[in-house]
Amino acid sequence: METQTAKILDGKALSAKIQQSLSAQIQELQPKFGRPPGLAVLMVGDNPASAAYVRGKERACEKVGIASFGKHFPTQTSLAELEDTIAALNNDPQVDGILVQLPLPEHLDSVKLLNQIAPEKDVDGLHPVNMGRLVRSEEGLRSCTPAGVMRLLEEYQIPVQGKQAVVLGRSILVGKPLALMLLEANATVTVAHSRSHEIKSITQSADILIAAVGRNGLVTGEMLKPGAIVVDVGINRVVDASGKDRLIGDVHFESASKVAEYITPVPGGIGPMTVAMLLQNTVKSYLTRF
Ligand SMILES: Nc1nc(=O)c2c([nH]1)NC[C@@H]1CN(c3ccc(C(=O)N[C@@H](CCC(=O)O)C(=O)O)cc3)C=[N+]21
Repeated sequence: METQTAKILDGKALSAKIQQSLSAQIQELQPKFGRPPGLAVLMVGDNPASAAYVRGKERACEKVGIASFGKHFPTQTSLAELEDTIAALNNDPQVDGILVQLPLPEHLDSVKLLNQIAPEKDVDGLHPVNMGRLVRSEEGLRSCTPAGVMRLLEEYQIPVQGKQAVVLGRSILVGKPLALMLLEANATVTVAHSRSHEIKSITQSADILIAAVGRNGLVTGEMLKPGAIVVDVGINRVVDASGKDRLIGDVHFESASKVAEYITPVPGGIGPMTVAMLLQNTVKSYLTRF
């Protein structure tokens, strides 16, 4: 039997292209504005995965000419101290974006902390004001991972209007905002999750399937409609047979790529798009300040 292979939605390449264009824009604006865009990244504790993401974000900032103000706090830091830090950053004229790396240590209430960020500096788009703007289709800062998914679909001119889009997962960070963005783009949206019945019949109805549950290899080829567009948001760290750390998505790539028309790889898919959207949000916020 002939086996088809899906085309790749190359998030890494698109992220590089977006970063290049941001870099050019910053070079042009910085002399006029008298300072570069600034991003503050707050990290609490020493989760190695978080530390790696934060380093990635800081490297990307440096590459495009965004000043990054990394603040690293010990695990035991109090909510009050972090609130004071955020208040100072809210008032700091050098800072256009503030990001609190998640997850936080258990004793800290992430909702309370995220609510302290000034909505116009909330480059993660997680503040209730920005979430509310998304619900109302108003202009605002959009959360980075779902925005990255939409931008990648756009780049490859994947039609969304009128299509059946299925989002697996309902997190605040990805599933919920992504469902709203797809709705805004006129898709017919279904959100399925851990309590959903008949998941397979739901996924088989999807013209566009987005997996954002955090379970490696959950979505296999037999769960897909032939010719589907498959977007894998999962980032699951596993240790392979040789003891090496590896990233695996929520989609079983090998079987899925025999059925799908387009598929995102992990790594090299939505991860780099998330970083690109973070930088883009920071520049967007910078532009509104002058
Ligand atoms: N407030 C907050 N905002 C976030 O946006 C946020 C967060 N907290 N906590 C954790 C998750 C995870 N996340 C990723 C970003 C980039 C890659 C990325 O660039 N991944 C590369 C590979 C990187 C590697 O090899 O480790 C790729 O998929 O190709 C992955 C994951 C942002 N998150």
